[in-house]
Amino acid sequence: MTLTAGPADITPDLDDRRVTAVNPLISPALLRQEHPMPPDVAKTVANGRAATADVLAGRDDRVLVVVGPCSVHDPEAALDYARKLARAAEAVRDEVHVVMRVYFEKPRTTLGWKGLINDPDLDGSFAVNEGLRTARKLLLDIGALGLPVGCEFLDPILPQFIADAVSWGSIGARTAASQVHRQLCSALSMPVGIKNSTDGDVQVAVDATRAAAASHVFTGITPDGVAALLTTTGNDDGHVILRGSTTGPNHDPGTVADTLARLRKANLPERVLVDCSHGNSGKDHHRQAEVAAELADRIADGEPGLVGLMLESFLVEGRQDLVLGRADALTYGQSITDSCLDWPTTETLLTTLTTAIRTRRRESRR
Ligand SMILES: O=C[C@H](O)[C@H](O)COP(=O)(O)O
Ligand SMILES: C=C(OP(=O)(O)O)C(=O)O
Repeated sequence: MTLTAGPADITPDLDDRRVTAVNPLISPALLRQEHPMPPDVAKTVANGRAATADVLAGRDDRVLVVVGPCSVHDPEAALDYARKLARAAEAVRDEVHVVMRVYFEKPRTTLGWKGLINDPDLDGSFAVNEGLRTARKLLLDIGALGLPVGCEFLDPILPQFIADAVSWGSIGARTAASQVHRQLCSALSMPVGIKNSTDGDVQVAVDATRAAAASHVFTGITPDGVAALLTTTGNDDGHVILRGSTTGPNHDPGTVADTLARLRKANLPERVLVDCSHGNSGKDHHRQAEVAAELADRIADGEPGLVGLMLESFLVEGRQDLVLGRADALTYGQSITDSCLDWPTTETLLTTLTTAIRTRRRESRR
């Protein structure tokens, strides 16, 4: 496509010079009509949000664990995983508040598959309306198991389609500095964790948490999909997630203490979640388990402000490469983005965390 203006006597065509197709998007209201929120799932979502906020605020002395696949590419495998996790969550419920990581949007460093909503058929056909339907149905199916879910919010239009089914949200390392995402956070109905940047800047997450706690006026969409001006209250359940960086981990006690000091200075609640994956594991799932075990020890010792952790886990350990259009060649239950812990290791880590909380309770009574 040429971008030159053309001959001087012809009025240049200025609009949409780089847009090659415009297709209809279903509205959030239509999707919610097709997949309405059942009352029992609404209770799971609301209880999940309240329990998450309570753990973050220290009103509930359990540990928050956000655990699940790096990304959902196969709803059947995700539901299979959810059934196992729901049983495990019930078994550890007195010590661990489990939220299933159900990530549909993947922020890429450069290029790559952008998640189930963007390309549900894993073939570059970008059937977004189908992706939204599949995503919402899966969230409701998981909610029906009594399991609260967590999602990363990347596209600022998409929360209207699914956010009512979500108990915990995240803003990723690549968007923590974005005003658009901070404003979005200020509107979200659930607690939201915000990550340090990929180069390790923690202050950006502290600044984002502060910005998200404030009221904003910004553009969004209504349930009918019409552009609107939204006025928000601000999200006071925001928190920082330490995820390590391209140069190494940042889950050490020194960085946690430094982050708490930054939060104190910003007049924000002193609490952090640690992501055991990404820069904290060097994307090695074996290392993830080591980080989680180390954190369990520190939680047992009563380290202040350490309210929870994130794990990337699926049915089968590791990861595999997706060849677009060859979803049939994929191993069932294995990640196509970052490498994940397998289910048995995940279950063991949840048990380790129950022991940590029991120890902390015992020690605090002495
Ligand atoms: O969590 C997933 C990835 O770390 C994130 O989406 C970036 O992935 P990429 O660097 O492979 O693009
Ligand atoms: C993209 C993710 O993490 P981060 O933003 O920390 O890279 C993720 O958790 O899927």
